[in-house]
Amino acid sequence: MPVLVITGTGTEVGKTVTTAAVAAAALAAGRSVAVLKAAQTGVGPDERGDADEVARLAGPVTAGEIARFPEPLAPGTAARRAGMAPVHPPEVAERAAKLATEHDLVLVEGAGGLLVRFDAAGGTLADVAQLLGAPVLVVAQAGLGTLNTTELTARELRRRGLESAGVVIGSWPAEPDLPTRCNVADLPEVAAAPLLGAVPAGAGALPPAEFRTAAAGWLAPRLDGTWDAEAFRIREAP
Ligand SMILES: Nc1ncnc2c1ncn2[C@@H]1O[C@H](COP(=O)(O)OP(=O)(O)OP(=O)(O)O)[C@@H](O)[C@H]1O
Ligand SMILES: C[C@H](N)[C@H](N)CCCCCC(=O)O
Ligand SMILES: [Mg+2]
Repeated sequence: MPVLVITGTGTEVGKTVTTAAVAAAALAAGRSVAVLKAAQTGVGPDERGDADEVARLAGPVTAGEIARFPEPLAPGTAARRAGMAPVHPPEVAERAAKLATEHDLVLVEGAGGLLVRFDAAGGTLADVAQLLGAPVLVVAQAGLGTLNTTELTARELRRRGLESAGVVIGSWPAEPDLPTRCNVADLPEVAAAPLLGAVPAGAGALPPAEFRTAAAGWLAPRLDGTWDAEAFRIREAP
């Protein structure tokens, strides 16, 4: 099933911008793409959510979200406080599986990190990935502190028997400091998964046409500079 679940080492790490980069690279490679934000918090009914932001940056994708809650909190907390029905992992998985019958690639973005709760029962994005049997891409921060959160995330994926697709640095600074430079070697070690790319800081503010042209180059470039689509599992499962 061509579903890639996109999580992060936390919130505000660049998951949405990375999702947009993967979507843009897939579109440029001629694939049809759907983007599903499992639960959107912190935006009002008329505001742009993460899936809309991906469409703005990447181009013509099918953009959807299961539910949105006004307060900028974990989805389970935001749903409870709003008196609204929470999102449960099976409905995210069902929606993603349906989109997968109609698209070459489905990108499912969580909210915050892997274990952020969607509902009172403690359902998370990890449960969604398990229900789908889908690989999980981890978006990591660039600098000091990322080794711990990346390893914790990778260990939890392994503990659950989930496949890690790899790690992408969500916001690579123009002038990387010493820990940031060292992390390029250390992140794949602690994640026990490949480093698949780094999205430059400020990429989300690029004009969309520039973003789309550059995106593939930020992700798992091959030696010839083309995008390594295989690394992102842009293919049918056997
Ligand atoms: N590479 C980047 N270029 C430009 N802006 C970025 C980049 N990475 C992150 N940002 C900015 O940092 C903020 C958080 O990024 P983003 O929305 O991608 O976080 P997230 O990990 O998707 O968080 P959430 O848990 O809310 O979904 C946004 O305001 C975004 O514009
Ligand atoms: C509002 C924010 N931007 C995200 N959508 C939700 C992040 C929840 C993080 C919860 C936590 O890990 O403490
Ligand atoms: Mg996001």
